[in-house]
Amino acid sequence: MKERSKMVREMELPDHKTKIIATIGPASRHAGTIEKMIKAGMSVARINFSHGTLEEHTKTIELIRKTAEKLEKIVAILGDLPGVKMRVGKIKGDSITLKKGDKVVLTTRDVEGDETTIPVEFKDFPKLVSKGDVIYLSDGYIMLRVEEVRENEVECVVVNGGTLFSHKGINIPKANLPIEAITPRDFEIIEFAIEQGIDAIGLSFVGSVYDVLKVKSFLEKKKGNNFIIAKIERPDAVRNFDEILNAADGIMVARGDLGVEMPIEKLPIMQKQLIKKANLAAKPVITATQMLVSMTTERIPKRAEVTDVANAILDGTDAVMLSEETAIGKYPVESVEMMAKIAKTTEEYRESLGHSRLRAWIDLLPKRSTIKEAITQSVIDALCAIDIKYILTPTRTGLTPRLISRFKPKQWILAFSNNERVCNSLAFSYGVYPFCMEEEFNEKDMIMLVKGLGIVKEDDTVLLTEGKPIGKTIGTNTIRIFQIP
Ligand SMILES: Nc1ncnc2c1ncn2[C@@H]1O[C@H](COP(=O)(O)OP(=O)(O)O)[C@@H](O)[C@H]1O
Ligand SMILES: C=C(OP(=O)(O)O)C(=O)O
Ligand SMILES: [K+]
Ligand SMILES: [Mg+2]
Repeated sequence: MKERSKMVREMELPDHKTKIIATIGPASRHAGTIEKMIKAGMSVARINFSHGTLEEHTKTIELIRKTAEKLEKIVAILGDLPGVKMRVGKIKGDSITLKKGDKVVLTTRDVEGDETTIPVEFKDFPKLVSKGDVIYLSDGYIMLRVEEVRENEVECVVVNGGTLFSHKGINIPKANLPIEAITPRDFEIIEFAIEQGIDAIGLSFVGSVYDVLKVKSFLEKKKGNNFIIAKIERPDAVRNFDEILNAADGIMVARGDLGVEMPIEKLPIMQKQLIKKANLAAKPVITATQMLVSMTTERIPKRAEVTDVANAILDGTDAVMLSEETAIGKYPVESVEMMAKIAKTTEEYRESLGHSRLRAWIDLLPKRSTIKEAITQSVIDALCAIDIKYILTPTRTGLTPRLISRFKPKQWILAFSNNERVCNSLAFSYGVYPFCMEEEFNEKDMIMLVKGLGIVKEDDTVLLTEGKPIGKTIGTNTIRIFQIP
């Protein structure tokens, strides 16, 4: 990835600025498929550590890295931790059908599940429920009511039936889980993630800022500098959102679990509120789960799904995410292509639909409270005043391009960093195209690189914003507009 500046081949920027995250699983962990997904616009590959083995994941990571290198593309890897999510165990034949009125026993014994007995992968499970409680299986699609709690099993009656697959999630919305959000197994996986050079870690079921801080201090101890994405998927996290946002590097609106843990009708509003706050804080936000879920089995998505992707983009999401669509679905490549098409088309209309942020959001910024906010305002003023082709942002931490990205300008933000982890973390930010540079680079090197790649042309008007002098922790403090020589 380094030494890009030596390349002479021309390249084109993607035709969509919303970042696409796709989960890699059995349906997609093949070199050919990953290559097609990257070409179709995937900029982050997600590995869900709730499924599969570390051995499988090691191979997948190697495959992603090799393919990205071959295509000379920056593709970040997001490792999503299992967290405290309780799951059912293995089911005989991998699926059973539960019918309304059936009695089922959830057991902590290690058995193969069938229509009468379902194993639960959590020893203390019976302690978390009592008679009359509601238990949801499989993202809320199946509903059970507790009839009797015994020492290592819970007898239930099926209220809403459905098909249950092996290892699906269990939610007990009322349970204030007396267990740590980040489990010992999570910490083992974080160590694995550091060893494997995974760029970002998704923290599942964080409840408070302390969960994020615990991981941060663990990373510090283990000399890991991974980007931390806090997944908002339980009511506590919504309540403590401001603090969590402040401590994390990015946020995921994890609608799968959030839609079971909270009244589902609140999801759309919650999504808008969380996205707006993350945008204002200049931290990338991901909208996740069921975006094109019908594409798991069908080539054409539902109209409502296409509209959901478009609306998340208009809400200001930085990234949209695919889960089973690409992990176990029949059309992993087509799902990415579909998202890219929706993104391209929707982004073109942002301004005419009145969703442009340029003027509207200036008033939301803290009033010239810091140099970086004042510079951001000047950048926006310039973008409104004259025809600027590209925004150039040399960056050490990734903050400068993220400050501009939150306004979702129509120009690409070309970011240059000599830190590979910073480059990869920018794969999460809307409209930012990162370039990994050699150790030392100056303005001439950046311009030569993007000119050589055929991106900028002589006489193009560009805006450059950065923190100067380079190498000092000074923050974004300069803006310059000039024509490419
Ligand atoms: N690495 C994998 N191996 C097997 N199945 C996977 C893998 N990743 C995802 N899946 C499947 O895709 C489904 C949806 O993905 P995701 O939303 O990431 O998982 P979940 O909701 O179970 O945490 C999962 O329930 C699982 O059946
Ligand atoms: C993304 C989510 O988490 P996971 O798929 O790991 O359950 C979610 O709940 O929406
Ligand atoms: K997970
Ligand atoms: Mg979840």
